[in-house]
Amino acid sequence: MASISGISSSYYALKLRNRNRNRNHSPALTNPFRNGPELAAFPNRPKLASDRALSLVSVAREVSPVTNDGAAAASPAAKASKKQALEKDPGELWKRYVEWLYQHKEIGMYLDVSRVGFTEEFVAEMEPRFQAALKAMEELEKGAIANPDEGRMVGHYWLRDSNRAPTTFLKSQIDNTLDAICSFADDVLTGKIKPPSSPEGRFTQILSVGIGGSALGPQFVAEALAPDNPLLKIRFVDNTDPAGIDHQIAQLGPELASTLVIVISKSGGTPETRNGLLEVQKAFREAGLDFPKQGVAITQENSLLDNTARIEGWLARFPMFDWVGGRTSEMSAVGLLPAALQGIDIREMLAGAALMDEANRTTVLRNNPAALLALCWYWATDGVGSKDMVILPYKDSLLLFSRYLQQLVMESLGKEFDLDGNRVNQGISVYGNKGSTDQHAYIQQLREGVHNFFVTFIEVLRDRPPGHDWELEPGVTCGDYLFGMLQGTRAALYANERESITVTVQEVTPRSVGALIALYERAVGIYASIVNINAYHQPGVEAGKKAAGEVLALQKRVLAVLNEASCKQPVEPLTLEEVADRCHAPEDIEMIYKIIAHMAANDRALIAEGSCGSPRSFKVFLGECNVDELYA
Ligand SMILES: O=P(O)(O)OC[C@H]1O[C@H](O)[C@H](O)[C@@H](O)[C@@H]1O
Repeated sequence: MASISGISSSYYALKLRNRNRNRNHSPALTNPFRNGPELAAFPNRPKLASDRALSLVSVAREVSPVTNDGAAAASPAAKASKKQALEKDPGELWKRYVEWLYQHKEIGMYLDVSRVGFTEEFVAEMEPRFQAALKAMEELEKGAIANPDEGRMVGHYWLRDSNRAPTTFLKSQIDNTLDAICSFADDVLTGKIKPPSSPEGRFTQILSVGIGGSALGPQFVAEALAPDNPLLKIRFVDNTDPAGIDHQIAQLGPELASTLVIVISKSGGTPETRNGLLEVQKAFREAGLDFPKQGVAITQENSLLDNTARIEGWLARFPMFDWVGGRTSEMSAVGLLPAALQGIDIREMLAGAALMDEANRTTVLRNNPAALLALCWYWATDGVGSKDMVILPYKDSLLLFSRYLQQLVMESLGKEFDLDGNRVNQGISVYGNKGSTDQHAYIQQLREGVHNFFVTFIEVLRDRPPGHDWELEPGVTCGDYLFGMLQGTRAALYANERESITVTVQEVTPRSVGALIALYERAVGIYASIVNINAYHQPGVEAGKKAAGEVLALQKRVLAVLNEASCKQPVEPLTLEEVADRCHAPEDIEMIYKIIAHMAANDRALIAEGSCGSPRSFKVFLGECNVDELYA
């Protein structure tokens, strides 16, 4: 049973005080910003929710019949079910808060689901499905083929507790990789491994090349946990945008000579990552640097990237395992190596994740934080993604959490078919940046506009390291404002029947960040099980990749046609229709137009007549005739 024992008494004392003040409508609390400049500037601003504390409303829904078909349980019949408004007085709300509050003492984390309006009846009806999902999770952890389409095990939970790996071979792979990461990072940090031609005599920068799951975790963790002035500062190339890559390389400047380049790709064949690597290698060549002496690969054994790194003799290679998905790879070499190189305590990250995993193994729903999250998601979105998940960490260092969760949640849950082949078009959209910044951007719509979301506040109790705090006005610190903004927004949203979850951590530490990641990984797995979908594949991603390949193939044909016409004497500029006909692709004329417009914008095609703005009239040719290509 969730309890509040052990929670800092001052934290609760403060909350109680606030509640009582709200009850009395004390001006001191009906607007905590009364001394701030903003109130003076905007005397007519809407009152905070605390003004309405006596009439907080929660909407209770009738639960739809439980079926074996996950998505069917949230069918239109369920959505159309009668909604009943329950008046709640602050006392009742407090009771609900205390009754449902989850606490993990060792991690220093609390989960408050009291502002999500699920009823006891709903919980009781969902119970069998949760039990089935938790059982499925148990099987998954034992090594079941939990990703049936790809015939794969799903083993990211073993990464933080290798004793749970289903074979001793897998256990030793995990342990050996972790040891190798720690010792490599130590050697780099102590200068034992150094770049061949840097004046500093040690690595000073990391350039991480990777995309999707091979970038988002490392980016989130770097932003959350890297020290202010790490020995090695990390940058990312996470796209095939040439200007973006140039920008990173330009910022490195002469420090390219002391840059450790980590190329991360599970498959080892992702085009954007390959392009990033080729661009970085070109920069190394131009600077007269020996890339392999500064290159590290993290990829599956025998992938294209692995073979390239092996043949070229790169500085190091670390394995990615078949049974770890990209979006759940933060605790593999993908996340751990960059983190360790920045001086982040990766064993603490793993410990936090392991503690959270352990907590999530209980079959008592209200004591299982991941199940509680999944329950709230199901309630808030009717089990069909009818509402978006807005993630609002009130802490700058957690800015990238929503971006990280966007992939974890949307790539896992956004599926066309369920496990029985029914078309379900599942998913939950995720967005958010940070509070209170977002309060000055889109919270207006959340409070008053279209009601298509639920919020998750991420609260961090420790404002800044001890010894640095000061009162910027009597009795009030900068962090008190951040706290007030969070609490005010939570209350204001609830007063307008907008549901919210609050995840509270004591501090942003490797342990709490590891636990946060583990919490959401498990919640996604449980939720997927409940709505009967495969969380561990991503068939939809292939369509876009295939279409991109077709565009590039068409571009090659366009180039060949233009080249042939440009090699004629005199040069024969072609209309769009002529190019399309000669490519034998008249149906692709729009795409051919776009290809030519893109080439023209990059000086790779010349417009002889007209302009790209009037596609029907322009004529195009290539600036140069490539005879070799013509006769190739
Ligand atoms: O790590 P990689 O194999 O390069 O894959 C990078 C990304 O590629 C695809 O877009 C997948 O949908 C992602 O899940 C993956 O994280």
